Amino acid sequence: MSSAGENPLKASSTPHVVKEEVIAAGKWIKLEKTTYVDPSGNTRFWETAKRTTRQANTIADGVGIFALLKRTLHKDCVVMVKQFRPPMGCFTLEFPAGLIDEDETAEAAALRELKEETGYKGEVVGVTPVTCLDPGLSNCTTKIVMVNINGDDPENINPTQQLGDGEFVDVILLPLNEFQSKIDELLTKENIIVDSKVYIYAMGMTQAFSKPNELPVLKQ
Ligand SMILES: Nc1nc(=O)[nH]c2c1ncn2[C@H]1C[C@H](O)[C@@H](COP(=O)(O)OP(=O)(O)O)O1
Repeated sequence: MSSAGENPLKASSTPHVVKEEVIAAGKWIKLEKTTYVDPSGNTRFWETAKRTTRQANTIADGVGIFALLKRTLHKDCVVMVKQFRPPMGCFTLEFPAGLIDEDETAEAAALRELKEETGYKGEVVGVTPVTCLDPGLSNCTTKIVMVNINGDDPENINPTQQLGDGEFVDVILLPLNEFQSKIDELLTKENIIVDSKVYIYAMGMTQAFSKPNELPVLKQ
């Protein structure tokens, strides 16, 4: 971040973007120089990454899918995907995810991506508001769609992925009630990076499962 025309006497103002100039563009990503006014009224610049795929009336760039596989006589499992991510240079552990197609709802995109990446047919049970992914870097947004999978449905007994050219996705099922410890086990065994959304969810589940009735104690 750099400042242009800093003036300590300026009155505070509503921060806003003034100008966006493309510095470099590829097929999928572009880099922009964003000129904006900060809360002190000073004009500043920011380097911003954007997806080129965003549609004019888009809801969000993509969806992440929290998919819970429910089967008789089995623990409920979270459906996870492991794949080599070129920007990271390593494998990652993520919720299934993908970009929303033109004129597609987040819910429809979630069910389509879940089927493609994992082979499972799901049912939407909830959806988050639009959420940002890395706002210091990019304007990228996602909606997380909660999906239940009936694992007893014959369609879900032997799920078959529908992967496109260049897509290589391993499906990993992790029991919900041991979500964090199973992730930790995977991380110690393999050179793999976990998505922050996944890990914070896992920490939340640990709290919910292990300390539901703990009373808050005032620290001395
Ligand atoms: N930043 C990207 N660079 C690429 O070279 N290709 C990219 C980028 N982002 C998406 N894609 C390609 C890869 C797939 O062919 C399509 C669709 O990806 P999708 O499955 O919707 O999303 P991810 O799961 O996040 O890859 O776009």
